[in-house]
Amino acid sequence: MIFTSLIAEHDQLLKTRTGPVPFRGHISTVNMLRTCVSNIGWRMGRPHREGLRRVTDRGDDVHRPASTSSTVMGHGTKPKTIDDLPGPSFPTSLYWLFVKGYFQTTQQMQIEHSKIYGPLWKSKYGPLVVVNVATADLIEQVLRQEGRHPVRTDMPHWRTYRELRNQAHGPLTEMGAKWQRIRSILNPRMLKPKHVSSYSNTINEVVTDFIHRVAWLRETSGHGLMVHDVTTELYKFAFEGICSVLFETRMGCMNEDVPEETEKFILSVGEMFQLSQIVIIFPKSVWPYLPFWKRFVASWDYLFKVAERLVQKKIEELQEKVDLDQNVEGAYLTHLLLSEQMTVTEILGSITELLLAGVDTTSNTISWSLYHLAKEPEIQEQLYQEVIKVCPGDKIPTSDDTSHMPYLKAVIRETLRLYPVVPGNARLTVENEIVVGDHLFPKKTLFHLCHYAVSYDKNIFPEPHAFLPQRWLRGSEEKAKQHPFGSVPFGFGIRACLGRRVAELEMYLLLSRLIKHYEVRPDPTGATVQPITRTLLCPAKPINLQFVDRGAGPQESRAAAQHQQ
Ligand code: HEM
Repeated sequence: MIFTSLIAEHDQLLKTRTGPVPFRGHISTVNMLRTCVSNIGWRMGRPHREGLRRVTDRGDDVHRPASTSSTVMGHGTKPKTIDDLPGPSFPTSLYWLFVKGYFQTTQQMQIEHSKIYGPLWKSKYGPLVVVNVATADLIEQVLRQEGRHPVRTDMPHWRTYRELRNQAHGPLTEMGAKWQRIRSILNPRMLKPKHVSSYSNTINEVVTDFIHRVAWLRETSGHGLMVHDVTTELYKFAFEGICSVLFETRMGCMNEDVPEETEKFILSVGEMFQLSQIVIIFPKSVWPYLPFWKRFVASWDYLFKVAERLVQKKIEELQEKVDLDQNVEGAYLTHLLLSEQMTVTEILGSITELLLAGVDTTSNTISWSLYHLAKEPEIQEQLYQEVIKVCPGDKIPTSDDTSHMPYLKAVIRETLRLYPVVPGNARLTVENEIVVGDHLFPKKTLFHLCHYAVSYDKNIFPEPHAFLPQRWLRGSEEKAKQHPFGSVPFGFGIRACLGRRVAELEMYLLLSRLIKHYEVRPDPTGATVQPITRTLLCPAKPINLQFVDRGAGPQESRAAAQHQQ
């Protein structure tokens, strides 16, 4: 019986993980300061061979982009190499990070450095050399040459944790053919439109509860109007949302008293991301002696512990149904368990990574959307008009409805341009030497793709600092001229975001209903909030907003309540 063997495997797993945890660190030459690289925790790309011509004059495979404008190498021209690139030395990098204070605003450092060094430069972090790429053309060239198994950095701190605890890698941390196998199993029910739209009702239930929570927060602690620190509230929404999709389980995050486990899970995600960019500064050999290494490990422990409890619960539920001869159907995790393509350990590795990827990403994005909509009432009104036109009266938007809301999508698109959750992505060339611009780079070159800098390139996005959703509308003059690699917030190709479709569905349903229900107004103190980078881009301080009921509110509340029953 499948579940009996799964439970046996799970028990065995628990046994192997008890007792003292050995540290198997060893001195690594490349674990010096990698602060910029810590922003590269998330990578993108796809193997794309069109437009590339293969040359074998050096005996190796070399991919040369054939038609992009930045490529100036002609026949017989000796390519420049990494040695010819300008860029800050190791001490200069340290100076920028810790004296000039860019450690938490590395996204802004991309812009400053590209002004000084041009679109392609190298940064040194001890023995590690990173090639920074800061135009849409050059980013396209890197991504189109990434090979069959695109690789991010080796992420030694995340991988070391898994070795320590004997845990499996998930899609975020796995590499090579093993990564490809995991993605082929996880992809269909995360990315295929028919599966994703089937999560619509479940997510809408969470949205309904969030709308009620906003009302409750306003009444209890906001003098009837204000919700303080909207982002923290949205973390709860996002955790509840992803849990409902993966486990078909409600976690109680929208209750007046949020369960301790949920609060702790969300804090652990934040702490893990924050400590990631500190741990990576130090050589691996000293990690066990760092006070925050213990906290880093403890954060991961907690993430895995919660995921394990939820997986275990689902296994028991399914076993019970099988014992009672009942039909065992269900959504994401049920499908993974039933399909028997992965072991429980592998499922746990993937589920933990999906959970952690699902919390800070959508929530930060919605926070910034609301922040701008509050500041720009005309844009908010245009969105409101679109939502009530597609869903008049009590009608609750569904996945199908959002496909008739281009302005809603443009608002999210523009938010992700101004605040890309992953401000700097990366690629490590593993399969071939590649040509980028007029430079030839050897295998194992680490490219840092400066998406944040490119998102603010005024040649691609006129008035780059303005929040202008209309630039994303089909038919607009600007849209027609946009570079396809100007803003790629979910990445590109086979290593692109696994949760993209679910994230978009969550954001569309939540934002459309919040705006239908409430008029959002800014913090009357006039506070402005800037982004910082803690591996992911997030607000530097709490975003406080006022939520004013619109006329249609009570009906929608009733419809929402009925919908929930
Ligand atoms: C606004 C929301 C989100 C944004 C902007 C975003 C962005 C990204 C980006 C840029 C990457 C890197 C892609 C690459 O390396 O090529 C990524 C990877 C990933 N994302 Fe998301 N993400 C979001 C939400 C989510 C959600 C909700 C989930 C989980 C359901 C998720 C799961 C993942 C996973 C598992 C990966 C690793 C994929 C791989 O390496 O194969 N993401 N995301």
